[in-house]
Amino acid sequence: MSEQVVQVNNLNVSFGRQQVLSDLNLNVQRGEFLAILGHNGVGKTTFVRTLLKQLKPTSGEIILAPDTKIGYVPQFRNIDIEYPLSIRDFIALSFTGIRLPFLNRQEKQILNRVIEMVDLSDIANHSMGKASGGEKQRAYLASALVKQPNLLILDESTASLDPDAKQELLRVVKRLNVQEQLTVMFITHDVSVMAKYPDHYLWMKHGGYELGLIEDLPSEVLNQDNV
Ligand SMILES: Nc1ncnc2c1ncn2[C@@H]1O[C@H](COP(=O)(O)OP(=O)(O)OP(=O)(O)O)[C@@H](O)[C@H]1O
Repeated sequence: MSEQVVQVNNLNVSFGRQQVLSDLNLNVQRGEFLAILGHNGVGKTTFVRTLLKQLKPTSGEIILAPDTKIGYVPQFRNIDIEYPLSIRDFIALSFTGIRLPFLNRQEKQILNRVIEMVDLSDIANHSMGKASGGEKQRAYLASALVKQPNLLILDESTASLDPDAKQELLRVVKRLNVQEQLTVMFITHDVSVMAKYPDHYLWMKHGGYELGLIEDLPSEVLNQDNV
């Protein structure tokens, strides 16, 4: 039987007089891959921030399954070429925050596993600063996996990557979704690049939204990248 991970009931979020989300209803099942699409400024980030409990709804609610552990991959931030850490040490920081940790055996195992899960094992000792955009983004993804989440939220994670790196990232995310049964919510403007990966879409529009199976994604949305 399918199991609900996220249940959104009549969600309304306003900033002062500006209503950004109105009456949003959504159910996300365990193991689902949902694409969240929509023009700039329509409220995608507001929705995710509400989900992360950084914002309070004006009314309505978001209910998460009790065992939910969220892994959040923020928008791509470049790292200076002089950045001194290796990819492995950069990911290891997620255990502690700012200091390089002394990892115990179990933590080392987790570290090796998340590095493998994002296909970075071969270059884990290379410099993070000199890694390509796609490799860096997969390192961010690995950082989000360190805490072993069961719900992965990616915010524009393919933006500013070249087409091959976008596909590579999406292949990795899809594999996590299928093999690890990770539920995925992926905010994106790259509609055509990613259209073959998710199961469902949430198409956010000013004053409303549409939900559906990805194969039923309206062609007006599919043919329009950078929606
Ligand atoms: N903290 C805030 N205070 C006031 N207004 C805000 C705040 N955060 C967002 N907004 C407004 O809410 C609206 C939706 O913003 P949001 O960032 O959620 O859109 P988005 O769909 O994520 O856009 P983008 O694709 O550009 O990231 C915008 O008009 C924005 O100016």
